Amino acid sequence: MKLLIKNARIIGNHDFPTDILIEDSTIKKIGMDLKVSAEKILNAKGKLVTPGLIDVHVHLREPGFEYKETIATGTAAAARGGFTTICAMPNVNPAPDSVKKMQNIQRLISKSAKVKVKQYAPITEQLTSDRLTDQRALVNAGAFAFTNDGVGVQTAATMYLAMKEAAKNKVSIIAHTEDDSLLFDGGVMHEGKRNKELNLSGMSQLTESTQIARDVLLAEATGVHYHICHVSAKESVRVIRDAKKAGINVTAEVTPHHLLMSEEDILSDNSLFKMNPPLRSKADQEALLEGLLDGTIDMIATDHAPHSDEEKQGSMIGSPFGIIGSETAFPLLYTNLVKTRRVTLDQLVEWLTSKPAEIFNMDIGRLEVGAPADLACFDLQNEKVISKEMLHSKSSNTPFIGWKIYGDTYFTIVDGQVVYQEEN
Ligand SMILES: NC(=O)N[C@@H](CC(=O)O)C(=O)O
Ligand SMILES: [Zn+2]
Repeated sequence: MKLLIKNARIIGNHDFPTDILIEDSTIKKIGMDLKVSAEKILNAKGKLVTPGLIDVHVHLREPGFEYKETIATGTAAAARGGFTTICAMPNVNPAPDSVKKMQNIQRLISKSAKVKVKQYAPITEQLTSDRLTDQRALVNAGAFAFTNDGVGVQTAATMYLAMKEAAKNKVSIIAHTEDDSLLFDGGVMHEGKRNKELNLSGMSQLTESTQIARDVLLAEATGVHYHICHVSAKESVRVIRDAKKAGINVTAEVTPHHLLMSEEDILSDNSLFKMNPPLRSKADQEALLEGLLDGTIDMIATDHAPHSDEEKQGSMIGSPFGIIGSETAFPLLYTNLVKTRRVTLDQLVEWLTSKPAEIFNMDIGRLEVGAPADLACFDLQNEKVISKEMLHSKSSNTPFIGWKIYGDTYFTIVDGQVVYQEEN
């Protein structure tokens, strides 16, 4: 099966329309005006074609919470957003903390995933205990890396022993950093200016930054690759910057919402603005972009966290943390960071493709002859407005509804197969 993409704009060659020939699941030729026949032709005139996007932080909710999202709907949302490889968090029910449970998830993925899915396993049994999972056995059963995302590892000794074991097994530890002992009164949003005005309980940045400080020292002592989820505070950025300077093997991600919003965007007590970590101050928001630009933060990940309408209506009090992000990440970032000239298009694409691929040793994320035919195509010219109706996720919990965007997805290809195409 041959598929030919005509007249695309590609990174590194913005000015000359480029053709891409895909044969079976591989990129076979890249060049101007390729004279080849193909069973299927996609016209990408005036549109940007990139390597398929990679998202190392997604919640698919299956098994256990299928009313929020399933592997089928979550991967359809990923495809809708131009993502061809996503890494699924283990905070499902049951969490894949044994070989049997991991094999079950792998079976569900191979049955219904529309894009490539890598599955994380928990660091500790049930995500909250201090009993380490059997890393070697879980890796053999398909675990991609280890994380308790959703909760922080509270005990230093537990994290230390998990890192030591991970270093031995040559796998990464991915951390949601949050020290619960510093959450004095629960907390539904950033402890700063806005939570006081809205009379809502705050979550101090210390919960995140102090645990990062602990963990980078543990990472140094064990030599593990330690990756930090959804960095949100300027103090965290500083600690990571210093750790990198000291030669520690630490990497970090930031979400689109932490890059594009701050507590000042929260005008009322609205659960669509409730996520963990919370939107912090304007100064934090600026520090995150600075961190990305100077290489302290390595990549962008969405933290796609679907919850039902019933759960996410009304007040932040009592509603779950999290917002969806797969389908809006690229256009929001393109519109608000690239079009405003704060970052270049090449940088944005790197943070969503080659950077995560390189850091997690995935042989994807490049548009080259011989590479897997995982591609995304974006329409940078036409404006749209984000609406509930355009989303393929089962949930629609996002505070970005109503935002104007450029750069919506035109098509997405995984292993040479079209998995999403905009309807005309
Ligand atoms: N980010 C969130 O606010 N929620 C995530 C958990 C997580 O990523 O920490 C979820 O699972 O809903
Ligand atoms: Zn998290």
